[in-house]
Amino acid sequence: MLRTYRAIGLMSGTSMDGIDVAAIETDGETVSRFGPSALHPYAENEVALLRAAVDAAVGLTDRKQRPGVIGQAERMVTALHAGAVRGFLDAHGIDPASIDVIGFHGQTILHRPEARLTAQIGDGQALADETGIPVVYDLRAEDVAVGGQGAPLVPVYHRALVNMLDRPRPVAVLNIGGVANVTFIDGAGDPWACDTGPGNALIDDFMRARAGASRDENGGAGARGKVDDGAVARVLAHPFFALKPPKSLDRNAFREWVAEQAAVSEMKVEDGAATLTAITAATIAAVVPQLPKAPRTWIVCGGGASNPTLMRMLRERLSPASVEAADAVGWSADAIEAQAFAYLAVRSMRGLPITFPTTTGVAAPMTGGVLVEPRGRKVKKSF
Ligand SMILES: Nc1ncnc2c1ncn2[C@@H]1O[C@H](COP(=O)(O)OP(=O)(O)OP(=O)(O)O)[C@@H](O)[C@H]1O
Ligand SMILES: CC(=O)N[C@H]1[C@@H]2OC[C@@H](O2)[C@@H](O)[C@@H]1O[C@H](C)C(=O)O
Repeated sequence: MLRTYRAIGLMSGTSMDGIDVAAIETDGETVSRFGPSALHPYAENEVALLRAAVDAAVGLTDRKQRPGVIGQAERMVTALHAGAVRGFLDAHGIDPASIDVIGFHGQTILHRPEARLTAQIGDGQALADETGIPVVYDLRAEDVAVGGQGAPLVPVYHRALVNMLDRPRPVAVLNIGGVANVTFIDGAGDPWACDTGPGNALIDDFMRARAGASRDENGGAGARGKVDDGAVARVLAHPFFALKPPKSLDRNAFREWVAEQAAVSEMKVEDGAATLTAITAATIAAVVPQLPKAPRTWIVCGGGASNPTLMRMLRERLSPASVEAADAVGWSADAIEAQAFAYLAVRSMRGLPITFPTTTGVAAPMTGGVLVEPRGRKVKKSF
């Protein structure tokens, strides 16, 4: 039997709401125990620095460059992650020596796989030194370097979760973060996956600009507004939605297209929120014809599962399939991505594949990630 590892995963997603932290026990195949999880929220000034780094990264041609504000943001990201780990261990009375590895995603500041460029800021070595725990980081780089999409990475973890669940297949696991992505699981083969389009990013940006709020709390504004169906149809005409998987997106990929096609800035706040929520639901539903079969079960995770207006619109568009929030099937919607990076770190240590031809478009299943030990010593992957 394979050894079980205690791993912590850290994810700072595209919506920049904070650092998700979660602990699991796994051998890299099955999950034997789900530990605690937490969100370490970013303060407004921290979000501002992250946004500045994303803006500054537009012109980067080398993923290792850290000019100006990007370097500043990276130091902050590393320090905040180290603080988040310490706080998490303290809060749950976990001895750092009992943790085998940390899976560290970092913050994506640039993702242009077509140019073989993806950049996640966060210094894995410094995090290992700060916490005294081995760290696996830079999990997207190898995939992108050989021509893969570098995202999504979570599907192999979704497969592990679905294998523990009794639901009619095919099952689609939908993650609605800043961007939305789906994993399709039918038989025992490799998972299928792709990004579907915008997640919460359009709604969040609109609420920030128009209502001074970071999101449409519980879908309240969207529930009161009227959907502009013409705007939804115009947005769906973008060629991305007709592309076959694998395909992945930058968080801001649709910002201008939606602004032009949907003209939400001219709408009342409620109507704009309703229309953007409908656009998000419609672009997710548009992936169904691109999948090998229509899923019978959808399980929704990520922050979007907490928006009841979005969930209602998804149910309408995905019917007759069942649409359940991840929490309703016993998973922790908010913790799945962080758990996934814990799982991916263990797979990386064991040299198991983390991406597949059907998830990122690589030629053959491949592993990824860089393992570093505390005190600056790079170690061989010999687990
Ligand atoms: N109660 C709520 N009401 C409305 N929206 C919510 C609620 N809770 C979370 N969200 C949405 O979920 C978002 C956060 O989602 P999540 O943490 O899954 O994103 P992420 O992990 O940062 O992104 P990604 O998966 O793209 O990297 C928030 O920005 C918000 O839009
Ligand atoms: C490049 C990057 O950071 N992509 C994120 C983003 O946020 C959601 C979607 O776009 C997904 O492709 C990915 O994250 C998840 C965790 C993944 O790789 O599975």
